[in-house]
Amino acid sequence: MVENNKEQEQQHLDTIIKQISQAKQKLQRSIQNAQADIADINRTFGDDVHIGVGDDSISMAGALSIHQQQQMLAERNNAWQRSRQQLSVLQKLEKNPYFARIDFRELPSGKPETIYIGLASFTDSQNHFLIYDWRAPISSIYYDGNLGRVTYQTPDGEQAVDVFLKRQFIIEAGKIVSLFDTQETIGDQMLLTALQNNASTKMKGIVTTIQREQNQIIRDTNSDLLFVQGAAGSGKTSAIMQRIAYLLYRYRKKLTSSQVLMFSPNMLFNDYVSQVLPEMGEQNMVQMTYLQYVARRLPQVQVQNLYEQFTDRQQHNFSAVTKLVSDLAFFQFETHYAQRLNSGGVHFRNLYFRHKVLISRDKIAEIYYGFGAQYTLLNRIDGTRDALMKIVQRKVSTEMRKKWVQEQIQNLSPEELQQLYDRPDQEFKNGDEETRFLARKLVLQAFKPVVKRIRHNSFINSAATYYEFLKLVPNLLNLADYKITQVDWQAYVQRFVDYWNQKKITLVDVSPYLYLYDLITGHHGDLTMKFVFIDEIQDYTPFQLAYLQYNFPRARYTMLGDLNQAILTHDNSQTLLKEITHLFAPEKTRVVQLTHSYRSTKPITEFTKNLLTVGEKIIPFDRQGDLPNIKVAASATTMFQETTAQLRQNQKDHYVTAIITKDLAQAQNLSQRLRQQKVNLTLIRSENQRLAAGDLVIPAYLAKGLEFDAVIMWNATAGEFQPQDRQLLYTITSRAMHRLTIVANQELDPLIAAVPHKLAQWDFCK
Ligand SMILES: Nc1ncnc2c1ncn2[C@@H]1O[C@H](COP(=O)(O)OP(=O)(O)OP(=O)(O)O)[C@@H](O)[C@H]1O
Repeated sequence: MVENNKEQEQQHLDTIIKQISQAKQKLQRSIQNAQADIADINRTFGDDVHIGVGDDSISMAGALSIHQQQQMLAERNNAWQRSRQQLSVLQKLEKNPYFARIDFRELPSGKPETIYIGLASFTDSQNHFLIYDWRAPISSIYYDGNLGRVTYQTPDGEQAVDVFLKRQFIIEAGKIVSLFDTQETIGDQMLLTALQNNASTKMKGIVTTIQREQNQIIRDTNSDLLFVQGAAGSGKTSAIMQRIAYLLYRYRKKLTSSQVLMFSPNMLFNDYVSQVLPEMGEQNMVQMTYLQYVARRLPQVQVQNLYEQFTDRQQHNFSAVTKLVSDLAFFQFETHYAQRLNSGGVHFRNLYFRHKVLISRDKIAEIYYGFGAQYTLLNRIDGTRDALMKIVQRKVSTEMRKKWVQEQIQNLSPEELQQLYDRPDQEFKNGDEETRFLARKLVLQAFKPVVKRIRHNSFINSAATYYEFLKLVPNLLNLADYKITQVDWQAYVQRFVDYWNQKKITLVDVSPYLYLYDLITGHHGDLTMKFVFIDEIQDYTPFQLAYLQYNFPRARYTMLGDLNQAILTHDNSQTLLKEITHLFAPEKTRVVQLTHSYRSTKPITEFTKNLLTVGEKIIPFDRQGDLPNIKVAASATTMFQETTAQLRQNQKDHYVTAIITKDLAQAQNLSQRLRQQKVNLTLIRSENQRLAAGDLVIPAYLAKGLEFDAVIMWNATAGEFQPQDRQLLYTITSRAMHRLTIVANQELDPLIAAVPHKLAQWDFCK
């Protein structure tokens, strides 16, 4: 029966591939034609286009033909681009046209229909759909329902259908390798096949096996905040990548990839996910890290990077203060504080011209605070800018009479003179008029940097303003409520000053610092951004999230995270969700919990979830594999030898290994030792690197969001990790897909030792 089906399906597949191939050839011809057209236009107009050399102007006929040519070229170019995109889609479809078939009948009285679902739509010459895009409304019945009555959303509302066949295909190079008829949403067999694959340096798409709970996330179009909490490996990142592809399809005339922004945990991760959208025929969204986002606004100052942030947290100096400054309450407090700035507290800088004070900071303060009490901060800054511009304008005529101007005029070369004139043949009544003209030009030119500083609000001394704010905090807030002493607070403020003097700022300070500046200047952020995605949300503070929302006020947010993996902000991770939901209307907020974990084999997931105490519910996917192996070595040398032996074993089994260390220092140290032993591994020491293929040594904070065939957790020795590092241990171990090894020297870390013994294979190595 199955064989029979397979034969019939192969015949159907062959006819579809034939049609795709014909469409491809047609498209190739039209691309060639478009190319020829473009060359033609260039040739035809080439001679006509005449740019006058003598008088430096463009002849009318020339201007017209340039315009015509540009227009025609743009049209042809667009057509050419579109065709090229279509061609790349067809090339993909030709190899693998679809992955599912659904037979159904529209209720109440439709006729039976059969549809095929693939990576993109494909129609015949009469516009009949031979393949439906996986994102088309009808395709959702493949992901959402079982057999029988299923509903799906159409542009005109809900439609019910009766589904009587769901068939899945694995097709390779135009041949059906296997097919399954399934009762459930997506048959486990297909998912198992997908999950057994080896890890790669680039994340793969999951359209053929999207799970029902993931589909809810992908197709959500109602929420302003979609908050997804999911265990390690539950497909959060996969789901957002598919969601972006879905949104680009669903809003295809209204949404471009430049209006979708993704904040990712580090740049290594950007590289990791960079292929998912292009493989689905879409362009990548804008991607950056929070650090990049804030650092861009402070080019003169060095914002603490991921590594410094991680080691800073480990030192734990200011945990109570950090908690306060990172809190949503502090964001609101700062918003409130800004009102006070209407009557004092903003500091200014002198405006200099030719190394002398042109407008003093006192004068600027006098202007700024000279406006009436009814002025808002925004009116105040606008008014101050106008007033400063007027002062500069008034200074032009006095400046024109200064000696330096006269000297410059006398020293002007003929070329420089030409550049100052409005026209080459400019005439003047007399020498005086010419001198006045030139003097004005020179002074205006010299004032340009001052004007720029005024326009950019550089006359505000934001560091001093922020410093005063910090100093006032103890008078306005009861620090004892936050378990902070005066001494702690002062030390914190002093650190800000010390850092600032070295042109540095911590990641904790940078958001409140920028926010205060934005409140003063009325900086509104980006109104065009429509969707903002934040991955690994647990590493953000509520303050940062509120600040992002302030910066992208019109966007809808998808936030994804695993509160069990908060390696940078674990103090407040559990309250994070509660705090974030305050930022959005409850009826526009949706919280989705992903409970199934797909990345790792069942034994690995069972083990890692036992590292957590208050873990969210985690259900392992039933994929078999070895128990995690814990090797407690008798000495540091043995630990190293066991590591290299395991590495070789993994290589033999065709598993790519990542050795994950607690921090960068250990990673560097280990990789050096390995190199001495001629073991070939890439050390990932910075997020600016690319993820190389092959075995790696990588510190934990850079392994976020990534996955590897095999993981060796290096040096899980008692005393290396702190009790608060539980989540870090979970992040490290949950990176493993197929094999997990943990090595320790003499005594194992107590958090790992507390996992039930039967969940691992224990070796004590001499
Ligand atoms: N529906 C699915 N079909 C096939 N593979 C899936 C599916 N969902 C998840 N996976 C696979 O599971 C692995 C983990 O997915 P992903 O990295 O998206 O999870 P995550 O929740 O972001 O994990 P973490 O929080 O640990 O970084 C990936 O290899 C992904 O391809």
